[in-house]
Amino acid sequence: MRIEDVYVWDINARWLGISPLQLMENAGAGVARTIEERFGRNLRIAVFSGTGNNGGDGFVAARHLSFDNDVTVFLVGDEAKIRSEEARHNWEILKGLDLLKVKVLKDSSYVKALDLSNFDVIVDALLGAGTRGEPREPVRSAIEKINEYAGRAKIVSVDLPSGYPSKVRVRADFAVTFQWDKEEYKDFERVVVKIGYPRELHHLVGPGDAKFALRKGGEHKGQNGRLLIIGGSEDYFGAPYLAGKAASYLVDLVHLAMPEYPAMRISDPDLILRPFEGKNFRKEHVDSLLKLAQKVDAIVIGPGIGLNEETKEFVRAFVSRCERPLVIDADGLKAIAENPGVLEGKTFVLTPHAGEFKLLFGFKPGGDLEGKGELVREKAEEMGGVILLKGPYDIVSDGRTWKYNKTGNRGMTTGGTGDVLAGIVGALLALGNEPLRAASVGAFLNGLAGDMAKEELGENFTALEVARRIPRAVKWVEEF
Ligand SMILES: NC(=O)C1=CN([C@@H]2O[C@H](COP(=O)(O)OP(=O)(O)OC[C@H]3O[C@@H](n4cnc5c(N)ncnc54)[C@H](O)[C@@H]3O)[C@@H](O)[C@H]2O)[C@H](O)CC1
Ligand SMILES: [K+]
Repeated sequence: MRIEDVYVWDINARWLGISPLQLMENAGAGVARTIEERFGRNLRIAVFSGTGNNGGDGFVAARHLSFDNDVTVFLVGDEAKIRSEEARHNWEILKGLDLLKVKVLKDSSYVKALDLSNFDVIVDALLGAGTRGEPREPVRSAIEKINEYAGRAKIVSVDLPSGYPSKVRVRADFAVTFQWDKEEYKDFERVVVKIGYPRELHHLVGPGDAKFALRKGGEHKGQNGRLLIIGGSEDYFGAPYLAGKAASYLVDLVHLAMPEYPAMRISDPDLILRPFEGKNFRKEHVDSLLKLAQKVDAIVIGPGIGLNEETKEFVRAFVSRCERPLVIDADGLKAIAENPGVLEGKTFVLTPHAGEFKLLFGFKPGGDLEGKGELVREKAEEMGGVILLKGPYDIVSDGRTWKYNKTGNRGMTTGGTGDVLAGIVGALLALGNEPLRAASVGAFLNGLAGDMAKEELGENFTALEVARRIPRAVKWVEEF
């Protein structure tokens, strides 16, 4: 578990209705419980809190501990700087209690004057996961003050020793950290307490994942993505168009490569049309498409591409030589099912519905949610890529873990929503997301846009109306 994942989980928990106040209560209660389990009761306890949520956990722990112990809380810093609603709420509770002592240490001179020799236990809730850089005053002096008593009093840190990873840090006997043992936290003893996340959070895709996937810059490539969509045939032009339209809301450039016969039917200034001679894709087109592929960050292949023998050969030849991350959808999947070996060593997302899954693997996926999740995981591991199984709950796996998405509604059984999904997943890949995140967040956004369509229009909407609501779905995620 990484700190980044904690951020995602907290947002997804909030989406499930688990408030930050509940998490803080459980965190603080867990600290208090651990202390009493180790050291007993009737203790003299000093709690040092900072102005962030780590300090808020300290306020809660102080209240729980006060029932059977003599507790003094030292707020280190300016009361007005207690930032979050939850920390402030718990601070106000403490201020209203008469049998618990509260002292505000506004600057380092107050801290330096402290005598802590009467305390059996010191709780360090100065700085937690929100620490930026070396500890600054007055927190720094408080860390040094606490360390003067190392060996004399028991020192228990909330989440991590304040100051960590800097050298100026609390010399704690141990830290009580929350829900998971974080990989980043090294060289101090940790006791993990659970704070109330349900099992779902291991697997559920939510706005936390989506916020990460839509972040501009940072870990991403910097540019806002270029995508190539390869699809269309004498029979279909709408499918690749829908994929392209959907993607055009998310990335800077969408190249739409189609045989010229269906391409004639499309005019849309949001897309760069790349017509190829004839009615269907054939092997002769592979070289020029591979050249085009070099100009983009990701590729979607398959929507409306048809099932001509020569087209299926084209799909396999292109995929086997393509070096960009790929989304393979619809008829593209059928071509691949005949020779999955072409995926060897590729980075890809397959987006089958139950029927296409059967074509690929010989059986229809069944069982309960966990059973299906495990099944998709096994198949993804065998294939060496990501599988997104579409259904009332979409299931996504990269062969290691599996995720599920529950946005979306019955109205989305209308033709073309799968093409919209393929376009969104391709766009998220082009933005630099790893395939598991691109696929799972793609399913989430597609379903969310569909839910927005349903809210406005009822259940009789079309795929284009889902695509048109992608900007609103993105805005909702950003504002959540
Ligand atoms: N899901 C969870 O794991 C939960 C964790 N909780 C606790 O929340 C903290 C993280 O809280 P946050 O408010 O983000 O940050 P901090 O309290 O660590 O610090 C922010 C605070 O400190 C100031 N600050 C930052 N760096 C420095 C510095 N170098 N020197 C001095 N001051 C600094 C900053 O200005 C802020 O005011 C996590 O550790 C858990 O303890 C939740 O309670 C439950 C959910
Ligand atoms: K701490």
